[in-house]
Amino acid sequence: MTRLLEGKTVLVTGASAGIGRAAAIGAARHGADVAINFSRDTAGAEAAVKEIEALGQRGLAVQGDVSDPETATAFVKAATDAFGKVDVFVNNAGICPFHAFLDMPVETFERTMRVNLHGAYFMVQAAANQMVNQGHGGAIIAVSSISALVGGEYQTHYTPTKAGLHSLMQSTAIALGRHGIRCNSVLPGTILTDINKDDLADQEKRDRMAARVPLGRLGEPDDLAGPIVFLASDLAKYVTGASLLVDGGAYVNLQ
Ligand SMILES: NC(=O)C1=CN([C@@H]2O[C@H](COP(=O)(O)OP(=O)(O)OC[C@H]3O[C@@H](n4cnc5c(N)ncnc54)[C@H](O)[C@@H]3O)[C@@H](O)[C@H]2O)C=CC1
Ligand SMILES: C[C@H](O)[C@@H]1OC(=O)[C@H](O)[C@@H]1O
Repeated sequence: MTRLLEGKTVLVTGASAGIGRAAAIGAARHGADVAINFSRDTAGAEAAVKEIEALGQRGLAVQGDVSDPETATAFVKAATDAFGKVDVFVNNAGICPFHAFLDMPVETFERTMRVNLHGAYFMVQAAANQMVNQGHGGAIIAVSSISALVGGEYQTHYTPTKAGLHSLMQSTAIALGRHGIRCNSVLPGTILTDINKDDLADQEKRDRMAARVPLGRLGEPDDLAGPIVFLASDLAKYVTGASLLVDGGAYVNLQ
C-alpha cells in the first residue's frame, strides 16, 4: 500500500472512539505518528495508542476537554514536545445531545456550542500557530457534517455548529493559505457511533435513515479514514476551503 502520510505528525481530537479513532488509526496506517486528544475514555485512548504503536508508529494520548481554550494549547504543545512538529490537525471532537427546540435547555445549547464550535476554533487556532511557526505549511481537516447543509428537528443546537465548522474551514483557508496551510472539511452522513447509539436504538428511525442512503447502508467510522487521509495528504495539495460529503449519497437523494 502507498503510505500517504509517511513521516508526518497527525493530531486528532476526540479520538478515543468513533470517527476520530478511525482517522487516527488510518493516519498511522499511512505512516504518521499520531497524537490523540480525549476527554474521559482513558481505556479507549490507551487502546487507540496501542493500535497506533502496533502499526509501527509513535502514539500519544493527551486528556483534555476541548471546550476549555487551554486544552488546545496544551494538546498542541504536548504533541510538539513529543514528536517535534505538527503537520496535520483533525478537529473531530463533538457532541449531539438530541433535544426539541422549544424547550431546549440553555446549558444544552451552550455546551454543544462550546464543545463543537468554540473548542474547534481554539484547537484550529493553536494548531495553525504551531504550523506557521514551523514554516513548512500543513493541513487542517474539520469533521463537520451533512448537517451543515440540512436540518434536524432535534438538532437545532447542533446543526449550526456543523455549519460553523464548514464555514470556519472556508475562512481559515483564506487566512492561512499564504502559510501553505490547507483547511478543508469532511461532511459525514449518518455514521454508526456512540454519538447516535441511543437515537438509532429506535429501529424505525434507523431503518428510515438507512433507506435514504443510495449505497444501502449507514456509515461506519472507517468510511471516514480514507477521505480524511486524502485531505491530509499531498494528493490534495491544491485542495483548500473545500468540503467533502462522505454520506453514501444520502444528501442528494430526494427521490
Ligand atoms: N456519527 C455520525 O453520524 C456523525 C458524526 N459527525 C461528527 O463526527 C465527530 C465524531 O463523532 P462520532 O465519532 O460520530 O461520535 P463519538 O461520540 O464516537 O465520538 C465523539 C468523540 O468526541 C469526544 N468528545 C466529546 N466531547 C468532548 C470534549 N469536550 N473534549 C474532548 N473530546 C470530546 C468523545 O469522547 C468521543 O471520543 C463529531 O464532531 C460529530 O459531530 C458528523 C456527521 C455524522
Ligand atoms: C448524531 C447524528 O446521528 C449524526 O450526526 C450528524 O452530524 C448527522 O446528523 C448524523 O445523523
